[in-house]
This record gives sequence, structure tokens and C-alpha cells, in this order.
Amino acid sequence: MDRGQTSLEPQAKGPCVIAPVRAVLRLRRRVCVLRKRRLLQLGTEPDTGTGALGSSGSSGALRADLDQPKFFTFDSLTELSSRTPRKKRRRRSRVVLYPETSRKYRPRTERQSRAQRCLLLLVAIVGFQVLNAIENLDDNAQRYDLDGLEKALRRSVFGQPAAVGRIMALLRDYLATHVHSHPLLLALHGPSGVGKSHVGRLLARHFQAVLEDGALVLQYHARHHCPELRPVQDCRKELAQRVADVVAQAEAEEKTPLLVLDEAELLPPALLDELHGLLQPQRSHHFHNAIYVLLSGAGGVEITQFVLRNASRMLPPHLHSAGNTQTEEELHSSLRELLAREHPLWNTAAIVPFLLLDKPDVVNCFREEMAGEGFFPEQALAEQLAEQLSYYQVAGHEFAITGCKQVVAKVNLLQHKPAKAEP
Ligand SMILES: Nc1ncnc2c1ncn2[C@@H]1O[C@H](COP(=O)(O)OP(=O)(O)OP(=O)(O)O)[C@@H](O)[C@H]1O
Repeated sequence: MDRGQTSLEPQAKGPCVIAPVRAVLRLRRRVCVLRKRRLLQLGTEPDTGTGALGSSGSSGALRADLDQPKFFTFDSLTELSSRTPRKKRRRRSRVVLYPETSRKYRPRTERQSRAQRCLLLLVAIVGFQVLNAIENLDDNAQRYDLDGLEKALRRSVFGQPAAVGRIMALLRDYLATHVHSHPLLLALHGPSGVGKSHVGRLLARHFQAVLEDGALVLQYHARHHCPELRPVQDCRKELAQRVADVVAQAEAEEKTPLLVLDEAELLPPALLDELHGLLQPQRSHHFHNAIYVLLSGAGGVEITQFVLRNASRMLPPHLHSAGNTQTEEELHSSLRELLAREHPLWNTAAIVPFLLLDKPDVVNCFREEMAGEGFFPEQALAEQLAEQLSYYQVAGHEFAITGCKQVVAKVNLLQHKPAKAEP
């Protein structure tokens, strides 16, 4: 041991200094070699740019870059900008809350074509004219106070609600305008005493009042104006002349005249022919604007039979609008068939049947007549007077055989009762 120690000591002093120096040198050399090798590696390999090696790699590349001659190109900038992480812009919320009723888009400001503008103008003009025409229609109907006429008829004509309704509907329709292609022909048919002449008189009175010219209402009574002894051709000429005068005057005044011909069943065929000719559309236009009302007992028998046959189906007047329409239609068509066989004039007519009057209607006739003659319209007295008339008794109805025909005479008798002798 000692020998070994002693032999080692002198040797140990020399290498003791040199060996670490050598080791250090060796290590340095080794490090240099490694560095060089790494530098060479980095010069050939692409920059991975990750971790510690990456940083050393990039430094190597930078060093290599520094060795390269520098030229400015925009590529480097775009490269840089693409490499630099973009600052994330905060996206603004695009949701906009609109009120329910407003538009959710900006109005378009497209230029309208001229054709489109013309079209709009045309539509506006047509709309204005339509409105104007509607206003004119109302004006024409208002001139004749048809509401007033309807009230008067409903108040004064008993037991004929369907007839009054039909007359009013036809008049309203016709008088809605002043320009016509043909006249209106109303043909009121029914048995005696049911109110045909009464309605004719009410119409004439109303039109005289609203037209403010009595000359525009012609009332023609067959028996009075064309008695049996008078030559028919004279009657015909006279009727034609009278009608021509009335329609000419009405044309000048821009009004619609009314021509009431009573007892039409007594008109000779020549006069019916004349009337038929007056109604033709070939006549000059002022003949088109006129209302003819023919009152006739023709068809009265058929109407009486119809009412008696359908008495159980007949509704009381206050329920009438609820529906007698099917029964009425049957009556209209059978009457038209019957009358058209007599003269073609009836083909162009609006036929209005007047039905038999029930006992309560007759009582109303008495009360009306009594009031008109200055008597107190006592119900009991009116019923007593109505009791004196004759009736068809069918299905719980009592239909007056002569309607209200005898009412005037009976009330006149009341008037002529001898006054009580004064004591
Ligand atoms: N429906 C009725 N409503 C009110 N009054 C009526 C009705 N029917 C008749 N009258 C009264 O009876 C009278 C005679 O009636 P109107 O002359 O109108 O009968 P008509 O149907 O024309 O009969 P005719 O064909 O015989 O002339 C009238 O003056 C009127 O006072």
C-alpha cells in the first residue's frame, strides 16, 4: 500500500495538472466540433422553430441571413403579416330589433319606369270615375226619395207586403241611374178591391211631389180616356201623343216620368200594341227613360184560386219576409204564362201580384178610411163594419171577396146617418 502510494505520488503531480487541462481542452474541442456540426445541420435543415432547438435554429438562420446580401421585397412583409397572429376583432352584434309593424329592410330606391307611372295614373283615374259614378247613382236615387215612398206604401197599403217589397226593389233598381236602354214596366195584377189603384194613386202623388212638375206624371184611365164609343185609332194617337209629350219634357228636365194606366184589362188591343211599341229599345232614347205602371184585374181569378189553394201555406204578413218566396215564384210564373198568351206586352213586364186581403186588413182599411173622413178610428166599429162584408173561409183565414172595395161606401153611409133629432 505505501509502495503503491509512493509510486503514485510523483506520477500523480504531473498528470494531476495536465490531465484536467487536457480534459478541458478536449471538452472545448469537442464542444466546438459539436457546435460546428450543429451549425452545418441547421444550414441545410428547414427551421422547425420549436423549443430550445428552434431558438438556436432561428438564431442560426438569422446568422445565415446576416451573411446573405439584403434586398427589400414585399414578400417578407406579407410573410410577416401572415405570420403575425391577427388581433381577433370583436364582432359586433348584427341583430337589430325592429317594431313588429315596421319594414325589416331598407326601402328600395329603384327608378319607376314611365309605363308604370302611366299605369298608376290610369288606375287612379278609373278609380276616381267609379267613385264618381257611384256618387251619381246615389244622387239620382235620392232625388226620388224612395225611402219616403217605401214608408208611405208600407203605412197605407195593408196586406200586400210582398207586392210593396217587389215594387220598391224594381223602382230602386231602375232609378239608380238616369241612363236606360228600355223603360220599366210594372204590371200590378189582382182581384177587385185589393189596392192596385190605391197603390197607383200613392205612386202618382209621390212622383208629382218629388218631380215638382205634375206634367211628368200621366194618369190614364181606360174607361175615362177611351170610352167604348170613341174610335180606337183616335185613342191610340192620343195616347201616343201624350206619352211622347211627357217623355220629351222629362228628357229636357233630366227626370224620369211616371205613366199610370189604370183598368188595363179594358184597354183595346190597338192600345196595347201602341204601348208595346213605346217600350221597344228601337225607339229614340228619351222613350227609354220612363216608368209605366199598368193596373189590371187580369189574372185576378187565378190569383184568388191560388191564394185559396195555398191558404194553409200562406204566412201572416209579419212573417212574410221569412219566406213565401217559393209560393210567390210559382204564382209569378203561372201569371206570366197566362198574360203572355193575351198580349206580348206582358212578356216585357215585371208582374206584381196583389193577393186577397185577410179580415184584419179589411178592418185596417175601415179604420184608415174613418180617420180620413174625420171619424174616430174606433176598432170595435171598424170590426163591426168589416163583419158586414163577405169572406172566403179557408184554413183558418177569412179572405174578403171584394177586398176593401166597399169600405169607402160603408164609411160614407156612416157619414150620412141621420143626425139625432134635437128635442
Ligand atoms: N191593400 C189596401 N190597403 C189599403 N187600402 C186599400 C187596400 N185595398 C183597397 N183599399 C181601399 O179600397 C179602395 C178600393 O181599392 P182599389 O181601388 O185600390 O182596388 P183595386 O184593386 O184597384 O180594385 P179594382 O180592380 O176593382 O179597381 C181604395 O180606395 C182604398 O181606400
